[in-house]
Amino acid sequence: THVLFLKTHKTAGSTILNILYRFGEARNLTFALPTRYQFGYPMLFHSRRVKQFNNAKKQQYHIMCNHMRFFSSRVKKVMAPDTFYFSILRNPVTMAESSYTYYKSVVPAFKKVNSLEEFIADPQKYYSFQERSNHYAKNLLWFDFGFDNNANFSQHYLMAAIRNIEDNFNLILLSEYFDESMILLKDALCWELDDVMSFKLNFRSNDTVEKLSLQARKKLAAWNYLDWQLYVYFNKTFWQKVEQYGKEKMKQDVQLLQRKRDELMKVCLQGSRPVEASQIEDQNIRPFQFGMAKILGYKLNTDLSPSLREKCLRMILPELQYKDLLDRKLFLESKTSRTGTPQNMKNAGAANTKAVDHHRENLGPRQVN
Ligand SMILES: Nc1ncnc2c1ncn2[C@@H]1O[C@H](COP(=O)(O)OS(=O)(=O)O)[C@@H](OP(=O)(O)O)[C@H]1O
Repeated sequence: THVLFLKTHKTAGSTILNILYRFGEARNLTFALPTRYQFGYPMLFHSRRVKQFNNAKKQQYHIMCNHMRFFSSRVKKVMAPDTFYFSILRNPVTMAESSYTYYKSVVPAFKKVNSLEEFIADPQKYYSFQERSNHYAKNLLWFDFGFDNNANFSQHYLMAAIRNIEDNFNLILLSEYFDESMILLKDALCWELDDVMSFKLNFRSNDTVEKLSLQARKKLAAWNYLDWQLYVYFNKTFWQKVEQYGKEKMKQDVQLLQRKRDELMKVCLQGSRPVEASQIEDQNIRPFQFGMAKILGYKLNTDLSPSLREKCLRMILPELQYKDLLDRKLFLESKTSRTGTPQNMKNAGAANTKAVDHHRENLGPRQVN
């Protein structure tokens, strides 16, 4: 198993990350992890951002899956030639709304307005391509794949980018069809259904979702035109893959996945449903809160057997805390036993560190790759 997941932003990537973390951890696979929480994003990927990367370890990692701005030739230096590359796209309109809510306080273009409607009514008034972090406001998918998110559209340019993605990636999934995506992933990797089982992570309560007018939605699609074209293209290839898999088989597999998920939610979760972060006292499982988004989380049932508790805990462990756990397993095990630092003390720092990390990675001085 060699897997590279390009974790694009606001596309259900945290849920997929959790799947990959659990798969790798259960099998003692090796992860190429970032030194902090992202591979130097928004700068282009570089191997020096991989924690303790050295030539001896080169191309032996099983999984790389944290946020990065993709750079094919540099990623290939880290991952083996037989690596399976995949990523996920989302409708750029709903993605823009999610990005606005989440990144409003750190994106210059968003800071200048009171709502996404106001921004999209006259984006040129608020958007400058020269201001750092503005990529969250325009063609974010395009940016994450390593392309110029401010480029002018031409059919030739679009097709060149698509060809580049198809050359590098084995599979492109869609957030809107998450369960179908997981079946395609399982099939491509020859995994079991349980391997792609997940609970939805990093999602907002409805009251922080901005309802957009039809006109705003149309303008957002036009403003994010490069992303829109990408999404349209890979929507087609996605459904071709579903056809090849078999529509009826897909339907049955999705139903089975959903039934199994419902059952596991009943077993693992208090009330079998998500709760607001403020209700989660244990900061080891409280999701990181950022911007105006109210990110929901889960509380575990209290009467779980130790082994079931471990299993359920992994399913709901937010991105940052799980990264810290893997860090400890892969890098700090010997140090930890020497210093005897209590586990919860180290976990307690995770959310704060990410807040700083987020600001630093998004707002720090622009570096040249
Ligand atoms: N399983 C599943 N199916 C469909 N959609 C899902 C799923 N899991 C997460 N989500 C939605 O993905 C959004 C968060 O994406 P990310 O985790 O990639 O965000 S981040 O960039 O890592 O912050 C976030 O979107 P918004 O709620 O619109 O903000 C989640 O609701």
